[in-house]
Amino acid sequence: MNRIKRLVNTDAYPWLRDVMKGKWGAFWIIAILQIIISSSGALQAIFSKELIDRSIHSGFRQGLPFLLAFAFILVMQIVLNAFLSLRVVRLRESLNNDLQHKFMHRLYRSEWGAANRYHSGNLLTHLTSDVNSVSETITVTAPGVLALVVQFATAFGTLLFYDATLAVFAFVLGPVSVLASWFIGRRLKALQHQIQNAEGQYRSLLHESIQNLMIVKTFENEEDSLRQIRRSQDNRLYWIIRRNRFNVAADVTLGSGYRFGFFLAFIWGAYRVSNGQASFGMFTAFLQLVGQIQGPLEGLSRMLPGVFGMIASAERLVAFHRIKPEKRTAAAAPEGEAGLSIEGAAYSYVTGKPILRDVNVKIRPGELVALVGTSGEGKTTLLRLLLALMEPDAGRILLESGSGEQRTLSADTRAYFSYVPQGNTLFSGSIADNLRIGRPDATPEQMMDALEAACAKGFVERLPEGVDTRIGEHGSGLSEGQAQRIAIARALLRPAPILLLDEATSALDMDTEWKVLCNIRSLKPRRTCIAITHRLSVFDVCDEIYRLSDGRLYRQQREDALKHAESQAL
Ligand SMILES: Nc1ncnc2c1ncn2[C@@H]1O[C@H](COP(=O)(O)OP(=O)(O)OP(=O)(O)O)[C@@H](O)[C@H]1O
Repeated sequence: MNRIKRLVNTDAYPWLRDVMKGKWGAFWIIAILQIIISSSGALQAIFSKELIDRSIHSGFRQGLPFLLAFAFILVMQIVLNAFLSLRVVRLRESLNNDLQHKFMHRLYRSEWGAANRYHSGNLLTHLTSDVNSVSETITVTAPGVLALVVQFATAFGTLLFYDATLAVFAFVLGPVSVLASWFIGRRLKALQHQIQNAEGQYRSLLHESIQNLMIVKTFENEEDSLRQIRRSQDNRLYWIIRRNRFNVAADVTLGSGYRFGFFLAFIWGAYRVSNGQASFGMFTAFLQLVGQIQGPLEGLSRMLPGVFGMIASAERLVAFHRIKPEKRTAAAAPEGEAGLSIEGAAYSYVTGKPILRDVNVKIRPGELVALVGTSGEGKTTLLRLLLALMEPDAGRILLESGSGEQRTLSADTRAYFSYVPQGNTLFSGSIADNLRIGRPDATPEQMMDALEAACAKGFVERLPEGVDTRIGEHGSGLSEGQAQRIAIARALLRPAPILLLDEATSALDMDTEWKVLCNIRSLKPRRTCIAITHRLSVFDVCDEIYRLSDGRLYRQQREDALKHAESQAL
């Protein structure tokens, strides 16, 4: 009983109702078309009976109207089926788009830390397999179930009218099989969860292997990687085969029941014809009607497992949609310069293992600050707090406008920041497309100014199509240093008063790095800039140097910072 309750009380239903908002009209058109098509079978049986019986007893002419009616139904079925498939594809694809859009919207609006825990392969499985399973079931299976119920009722009613014993014969196996398939479906739902998990792991592995193709090749890791892929495939195959075996066993059991029922009905009908209790027309109508009673029952018991598979997929999507959303209010467009005040900020990714313990600092508007520290001390973590990708566990971080007004950091204050992360973060597309991520309405002049400030104008102009030159995934087609300068130009284009650079000049030669930093210093209006760096050359340009050590920030004199950096280098 509890198990059935668990099946019925799933969170998937309210979520599905929400998904279907505004789509019920399209759903009911499909359901009504399906219902008309499938219940027209009972009329076909009646017309064929009349056609045969009247032709035998009174000549073919007498049966002609029924022949025409029979033909009309056939034509109607063809036309409605064509219309149905147009409607089904339209609703299914629009549901797919909506679900995927909703998913991406949630991904973008969720707390970064929580969403980041999902592997990209798993997210892709949610976006493809799970979404497809839900939209396919809603557009094909659910109206199909309704149509089968109506088909069953009309066929059963008609058969009851003609021959009550036969109707009971045809019906008797039905409820047993539907009940059996309910339990089969429950088991299938568990298997479906396993398959989707295995699918997620497999996609993650493929995704990562393709992303790191160069590493696999240069470390001659191909054989190992292929073995890993094979293991993951085997795991997926194992669950698919288990589900399939279960499906086949269920099909055989249920199918034999139906065929046996049909066989009994056939014998009964033949017996009635032989002793004159039924006409030939009646016999053909019997066989059609029995098929139309058992067909829906068989169809229902085959469809129910699919419905349970869909519920498993919907539950996975619901779980994703439960990720905590970011708090947002109306974002205010940044005006003028801005500084920062960090007061006792602490953060740990894992409880009890603090990365930042007690960070205190005041950064004045327009200051250029170097942030140094041993690798893994938490410098990037501090930038993530500034970008409100994560909230501090303790303390507070305030944004201070030039006029002294303070705002606590949140997703809304992200508008005040521009960021150049570590690594190559360019998108495939043209250089201009990448620059416009910083400012969608950027004019060609603004783009050129930003490229110039990032010391990228020269090489971009030498490219065959200038800013319209297309680059591949992760900036392929550009050198690391060139990609870094495009990423800096993208950040400079963004009209934000605070610039965060996370080792953004690490691939540049000293001269170019120096020029880029001087250009940033002389920007009008002034930008506040925090530059994480391991490079000594940055120290000469910046106003302050802070060292992050043991979860705390310490102000350093340039000489001490240089001495420290040199001793580390030795
Ligand atoms: N998403 C995460 N989940 C759990 N731990 C993390 C996560 N990101 C970083 N860490 C841990 O937090 C610590 C600080 O990482 P962070 O990237 O902030 O260091 P960093 O000072 O910027 O290092 P580097 O100079 O090497 O870039 C590291 O020990 C790292 O293992």
